[in-house]
Amino acid sequence: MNPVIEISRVTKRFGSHTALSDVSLTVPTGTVFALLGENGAGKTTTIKLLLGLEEADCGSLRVLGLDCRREAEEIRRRVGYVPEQPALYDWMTASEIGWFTAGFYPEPYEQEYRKLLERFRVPLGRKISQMSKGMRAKVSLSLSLAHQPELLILDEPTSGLDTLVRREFLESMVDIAAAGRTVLLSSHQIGEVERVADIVAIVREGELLVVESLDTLKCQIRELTITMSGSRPPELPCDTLSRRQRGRQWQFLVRTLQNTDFDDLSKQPEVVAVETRTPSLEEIFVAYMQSDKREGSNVEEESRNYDPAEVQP
Ligand SMILES: Nc1ncnc2c1ncn2[C@@H]1O[C@H](COP(=O)(O)OP(=O)(O)OP(=O)(O)O)[C@@H](O)[C@H]1O
Repeated sequence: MNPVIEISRVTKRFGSHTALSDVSLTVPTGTVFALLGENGAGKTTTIKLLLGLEEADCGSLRVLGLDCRREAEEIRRRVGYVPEQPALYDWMTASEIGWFTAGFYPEPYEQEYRKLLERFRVPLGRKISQMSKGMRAKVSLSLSLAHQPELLILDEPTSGLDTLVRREFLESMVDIAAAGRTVLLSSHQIGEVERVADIVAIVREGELLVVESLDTLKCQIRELTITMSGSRPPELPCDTLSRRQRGRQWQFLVRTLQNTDFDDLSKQPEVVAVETRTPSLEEIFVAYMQSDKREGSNVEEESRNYDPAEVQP
């Protein structure tokens, strides 16, 4: 099956600032794909390029097989999009805004929209101006889902929402993917993403550092805590993402640790104990954010401040 999104070698500059640099990725059908990055990483720019709201300086982007530059209108018709700050007509009621938007889509848009509002328990007669932030977000999600898009794009969908609304949002994303549709989600709420994402891409300052299925990422990357008898650091037989020292104890995030590596490590003369565990996505994210180079690099200098205790959910 063709990927829903194909981004190939895309660079986007705003004046002298490079917002995206040589980014390539594909999003398979039926997945929840999370784009993770800190403020200004290039997440919204990626989304705008996909929707044809901005143009890339070089490279190509395709959504549902359509070219994002030449066929943007068709893309916007077929995709559901919830922007970071949804613009809704404040003076309309939930019902009126559905009726108005239904004019742009084939039937049964309005019927589907009302079903979604009912599911999210949004009163049809309530004016947008009189709604809470969470209720507005639910209206916005319902508006973008009512034409049953093959792809739903959400830019920071849960920022500013309370826990229960966030949970409801995330659950609906999982439902969408389970129904064979695709969700692209931009976020810096890493803990939430971990609960729903199938694939994660980590972007830093316009560069794609890693794109991997969450399961693979969590299988490949391990946290090692090594206690030494002396002051020398242990010799690691695998790629190091980050390292940190507390007295004679060393903590590493490592990639591709084999059982034999683990045994070899335990046999090193000054190694007293080796413990291993699966890090959280947040810990992996922090390690990548503090890393110096691209995927697989050994980044000892940059990652000294990394403290897993600080990022435990
Ligand atoms: N229209 C624009 N003109 C100039 N610079 C821009 C423009 N849009 C984005 N940028 C810059 O490009 C970079 C990427 O911005 P972008 O909005 O894509 O980041 P983001 O990852 O979505 O951040 P956030 O999480 O804060 O929304 C930032 O440095 C931003 O200032």
